[in-house]
Amino acid sequence: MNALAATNRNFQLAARILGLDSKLHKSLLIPFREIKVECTVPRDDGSFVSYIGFRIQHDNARGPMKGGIRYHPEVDPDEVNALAQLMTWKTAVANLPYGGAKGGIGCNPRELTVSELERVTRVFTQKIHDLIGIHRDVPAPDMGTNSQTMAWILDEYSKFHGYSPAVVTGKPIELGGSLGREAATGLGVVFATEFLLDEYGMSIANMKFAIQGFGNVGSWAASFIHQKGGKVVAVSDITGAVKNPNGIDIPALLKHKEKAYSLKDFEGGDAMDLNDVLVHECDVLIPCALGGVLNKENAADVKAKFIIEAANHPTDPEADEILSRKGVIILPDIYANSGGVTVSYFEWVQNIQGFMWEEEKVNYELKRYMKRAFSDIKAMCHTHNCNLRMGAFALGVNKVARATVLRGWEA
Ligand SMILES: NC(=O)C1=CN([C@@H]2O[C@H](COP(=O)(O)OP(=O)(O)OC[C@H]3O[C@@H](n4cnc5c(N)ncnc54)[C@H](O)[C@@H]3O)[C@@H](O)[C@H]2O)C=CC1
Ligand SMILES: O=C(O)CCC(=O)C(=O)O
Repeated sequence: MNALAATNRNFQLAARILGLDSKLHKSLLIPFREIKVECTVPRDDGSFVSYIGFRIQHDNARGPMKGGIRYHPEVDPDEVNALAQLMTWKTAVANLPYGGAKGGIGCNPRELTVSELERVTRVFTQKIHDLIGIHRDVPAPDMGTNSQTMAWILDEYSKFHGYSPAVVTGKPIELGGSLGREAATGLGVVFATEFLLDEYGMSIANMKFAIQGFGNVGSWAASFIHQKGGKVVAVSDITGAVKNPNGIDIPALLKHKEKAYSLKDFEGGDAMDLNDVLVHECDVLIPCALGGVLNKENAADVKAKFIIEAANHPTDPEADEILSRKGVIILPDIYANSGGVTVSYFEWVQNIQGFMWEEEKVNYELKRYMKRAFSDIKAMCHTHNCNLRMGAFALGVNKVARATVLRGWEA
């Protein structure tokens, strides 16, 4: 199922649980603004290339819109729309004073040089600079982008509006980035996993994990799991996958990736097929790459008892039903990966205050926010007798609906 249809479906189920009236329901679904721009840039060899860039601003009832910018060949408007909507519910679940947005450029960053990536980013920023802003819409990294991308956006935006570090988060520390932001999504995933396992009298130590994706989120999640005594028995990235029933040496894998820029040819385990990671024998599966990877083709073969959705919308609704019939417990994306946007919020607050927090404070506050959101979701599940995904959606949608009504925006 397409990402937008899947996200709309989850929203509609939550709206029904909450008994939202149909006008409010419709107004919450329609994005505030959809931006589509052409980014034409010279390549290093002098030829020109054009990409389409999107920024979908979904909702701003609870505050400035917030969400990452993705560089990936499969970026399309429906997917960005779905991701923007997910940001609206995610910021509400985490109780951050933000709405939701997401952006993307349909390019393959692996095929572009650093100077080409810089030019694409600067042209994209020139085209959207008057529609983003500290109290309007604050971008951050997502797949295929990083702190350097944010530094270019900050610099280009500042040419038009004066030096404005709070216009993006996930920046380099030297430009006002927050300590702890780079690791935050992975650390948040691990806090969320601990809270969930604790409900079942279990802990990370000695449990077996399979992780799809070894970029920002996957590599930090794997490192924290390893530190806490969990066994990562399978891991993949776009270049390859590796398995080891005794647990992969994650620090060694990180060193290998630093040199080889990929997981391929790592000697601390056996190579395996990329997609087999999702159905590998393990207790906990953590997808940390693309959306829609768990679908009706592979859901029945999943061996994990728990799925922690570190990626955005990794499970499509058909897989959700199959997995739920198998008794698999799914911790949904809009909660499980909210550590990133939570520390982005801390970064924005620090920039506005002109004051820098210690990393210890960042991580302490992150854990506190994640704990509170987990309790709020469980309370929703209890009230509405629903699963964790519906508990999280109902929590997020309800907060945004309340803000919409209070602001007098009901149609
Ligand atoms: N970076 C952040 O702070 C946040 C990211 N997310 C979500 O987490 C997911 C990953 O994001 P990042 O780690 O930032 O991206 P990234 O670009 O740093 O890493 C993505 C990883 O996925 C791998 N990958 C891509 N296709 C694959 C495939 N078919 N099989 C196996 N591996 C594959 C890549 O090789 C890479 O290792 C995305 O869904 C993103 O939306 C969610 C919240 C915050
Ligand atoms: O850090 C942020 O502002 C947004 C992160 C993001 O794009 C996400 O949570 O999916």
